[in-house]
Amino acid sequence: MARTSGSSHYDPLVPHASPGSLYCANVSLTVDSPAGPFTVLDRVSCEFTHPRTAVIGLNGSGKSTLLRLFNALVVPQSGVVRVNSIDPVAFPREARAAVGFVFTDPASQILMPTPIEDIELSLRRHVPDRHERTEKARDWLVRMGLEHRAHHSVFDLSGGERQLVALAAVLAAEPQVLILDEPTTLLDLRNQLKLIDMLDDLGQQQLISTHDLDLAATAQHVAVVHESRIIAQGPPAEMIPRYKSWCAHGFPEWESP
Ligand SMILES: Nc1ncnc2c1ncn2[C@@H]1O[C@H](COP(=O)(O)OP(=O)(O)OP(=O)(O)O)[C@@H](O)[C@H]1O
Repeated sequence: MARTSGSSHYDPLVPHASPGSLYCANVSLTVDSPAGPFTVLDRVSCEFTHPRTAVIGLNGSGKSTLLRLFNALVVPQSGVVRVNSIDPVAFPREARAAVGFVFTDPASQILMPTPIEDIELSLRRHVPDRHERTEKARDWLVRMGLEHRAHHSVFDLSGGERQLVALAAVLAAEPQVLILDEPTTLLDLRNQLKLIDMLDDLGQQQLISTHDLDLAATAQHVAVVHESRIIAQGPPAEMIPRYKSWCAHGFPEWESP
């Protein structure tokens, strides 16, 4: 597993934020809502170091918000966050360069009119030569099985095709860490299996929020989020049956420390 640890933002005051991990300590976030203040993250601590970690939990439990901490899309009111030793609050640009973030809704991240142009845009930082960029973008579309869509309007693509284009554009930028928010939502079974094969071939550490327990089972580590907290984490063989049982029979009561 290739992980970059050469960040200049290593913080000796956070001794547990080991290089090459997604770390947070005592992170809380409360937002205003029409019903009054709502706590989205409540004293969350984690250190994800496995090649692939899956985050599972009910709708609205706080999974996406947890993922968004790591590329500075969400700034907590308290606590410490580190991604490969980078502090995303102090260094959001560096964090975003290190983290490839794939959103649930591909429309949020496809910026160009056609798939090939969108992937070329992602390649700009690494591949200065224009022709080489086009060739590499085409290679990504071939990997995704979308070469026949290269020059179509992204608006003519299906939801699943757009999701694959968004994923290709993120991977083309060669991020150190890959974070995917419900990446299989729009995909048919064949593309779900292809996505897992593709993720298996990547060198980056991966953090994936999902309701797809088959995808979660492919992770080495699973964290269960419930009512704004991580309530359990461990190997999928333990966490997934426990989560299914909680869904069927009720979640444990939280005891406030
Ligand atoms: N900025 C915000 N303002 C108001 N409410 C918010 C904000 N951010 C998140 N929330 C609320 O916090 C809760 C957790 O949201 P989040 O998107 O993290 O959940 P999730 O576990 O990813 O849900 P799902 O599985 O449905 O995608 C939701 O009830 C959401 O409406």
